Amino acid sequence: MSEISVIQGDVLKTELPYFDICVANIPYQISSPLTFKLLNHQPAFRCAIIMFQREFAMRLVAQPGDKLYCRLTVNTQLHARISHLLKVGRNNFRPPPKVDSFVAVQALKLSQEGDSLNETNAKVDFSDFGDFDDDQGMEVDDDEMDVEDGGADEVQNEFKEKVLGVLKEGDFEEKRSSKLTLEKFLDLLSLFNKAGLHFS
Ligand SMILES: C[S@@+](CC[C@H](N)C(=O)[O-])C[C@H]1O[C@@H](n2cnc3c(N)ncnc32)[C@H](O)[C@@H]1O
Repeated sequence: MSEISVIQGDVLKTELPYFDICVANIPYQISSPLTFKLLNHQPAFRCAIIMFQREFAMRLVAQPGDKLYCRLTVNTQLHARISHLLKVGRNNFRPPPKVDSFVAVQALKLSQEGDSLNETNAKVDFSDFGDFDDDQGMEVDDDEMDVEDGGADEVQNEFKEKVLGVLKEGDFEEKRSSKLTLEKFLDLLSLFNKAGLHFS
């Protein structure tokens, strides 16, 4: 005999129990926070089947160099293998919404590749999960690292030198983040960690 527990509440605020499989038809405005919440959930789940707005779903499977390749793509693909199960056109709904949808599968990678991820602190970045449109901005110009008062602060300069040193060491100075593969991101993260720079 199977047992069913029903938990009523805001999925973003509710502490989720262990689960194996997630199947969800979600309001699209929680796509990013829910995805990151699921990917950071411990113990890890096995598989999630979720319907997303088409544009969001395309970002999840984008490849280096694609226009849609972004922070969301990298953070998600570091932890999960993602594929599109089926397209759900707007005309399947009455009244038709303005957007098309995709049902996507996220299968966690951790069992196969957990060791390589554990060597670095490649935790899913929660810092920009609100609106996935914002995830496009991956490139960081040198100027953005300057402090507002003209960059005179010694600590800031020291930090900047350290970051640039890491980029130089790994031959990343001229590389564009929008074209880096996951392996290259992990190499870079590993170099930052070795230099004592950790991200959470
Ligand atoms: C796209 S509808 C899907 C409804 C139903 N599950 C189905 O498949 O027909 C999304 C549902 O999620 C609910 N919802 C919205 N935000 C939520 C949140 N933060 N936590 C839990 N449920 C939420 C909405 O009230 C709505 O019923």
